[in-house]
Amino acid sequence: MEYCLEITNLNKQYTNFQLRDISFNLPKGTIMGFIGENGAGKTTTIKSILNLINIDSGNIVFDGNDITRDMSQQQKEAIGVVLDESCFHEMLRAKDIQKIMKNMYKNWDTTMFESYINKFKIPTNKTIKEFSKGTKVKLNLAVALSHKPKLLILDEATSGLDPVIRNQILDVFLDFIQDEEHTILLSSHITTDLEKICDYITFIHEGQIVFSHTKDEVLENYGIVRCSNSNAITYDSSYVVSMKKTQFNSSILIKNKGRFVKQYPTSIIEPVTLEEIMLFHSGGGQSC
Ligand SMILES: Nc1ncnc2c1ncn2[C@@H]1O[C@H](COP(=O)(O)OP(=O)(O)OP(=O)(O)O)[C@@H](O)[C@H]1O
Repeated sequence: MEYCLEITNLNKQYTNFQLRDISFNLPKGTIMGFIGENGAGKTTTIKSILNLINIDSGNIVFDGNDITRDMSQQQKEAIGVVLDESCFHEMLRAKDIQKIMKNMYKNWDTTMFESYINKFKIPTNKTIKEFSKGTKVKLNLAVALSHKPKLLILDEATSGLDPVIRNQILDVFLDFIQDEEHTILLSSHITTDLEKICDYITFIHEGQIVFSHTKDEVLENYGIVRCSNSNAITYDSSYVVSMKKTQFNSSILIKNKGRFVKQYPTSIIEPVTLEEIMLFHSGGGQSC
């Protein structure tokens, strides 16, 4: 398999937080959802990839080349970035941005930018200050796509947008990866969006990777067992990720669902969503 991004043993220490041995690989031509609760370390990981912060140790390879701590201009241009805040001066208009970007990026595609401006209905005569949040995100996305990156990285870019705009943007992501040279890393709290479009899911919790697998593997591997509290304690603890108890009943997030079913054939296992996996891991249940 060819990888767009390979991250190995990335470490970064802040006073009250540590990214610990972050490792995951992002296959070319796919979309990876990067999930985790607030403060889990998603932005710190993304900033490390983009060389926006100094890491303590680890290795980052983009498109076969080591970019740990240093990136060429060509490599920077091959990564499109959309953050949750606008990075442009509020008094600029879309047409001003077009002029600036044309000089900044070798591969800037004027026609592509104009087609996104039309598609996203971005006003050309208004300043960014007058844009809604959704329009600002769409402008950032139009810019990121118009310098023709190989990798698009989005950090919580679609949070706070309504479902109509989010769906429109998800369609653009799906179009983008039609070309198998294009890849997306997408951090988002909106796990239902990720379930719709992602091929891979990487889950970070308290600065460590819990898993990085295909979405189908994740949804196949986990399940929720609902049972009485007395039954709950009979299950082999190696399956139990986390448990929520009421006075009489328990809900248990279990892993290795295939083996669990063989060992406990009469148990009823409900399918799980990415949101439930996150909630159970992130304190929504009692960890086991
Ligand atoms: N420059 C910094 N100095 C010290 N601590 C920092 C710094 N930047 C981030 N942190 C801490 O690192 C932790 C992880 O933050 P990060 O922004 O990576 O999380 P996140 O998963 O992106 O969260 P969110 O979903 O809220 O954006 C947090 O506890 C944050 O306070």
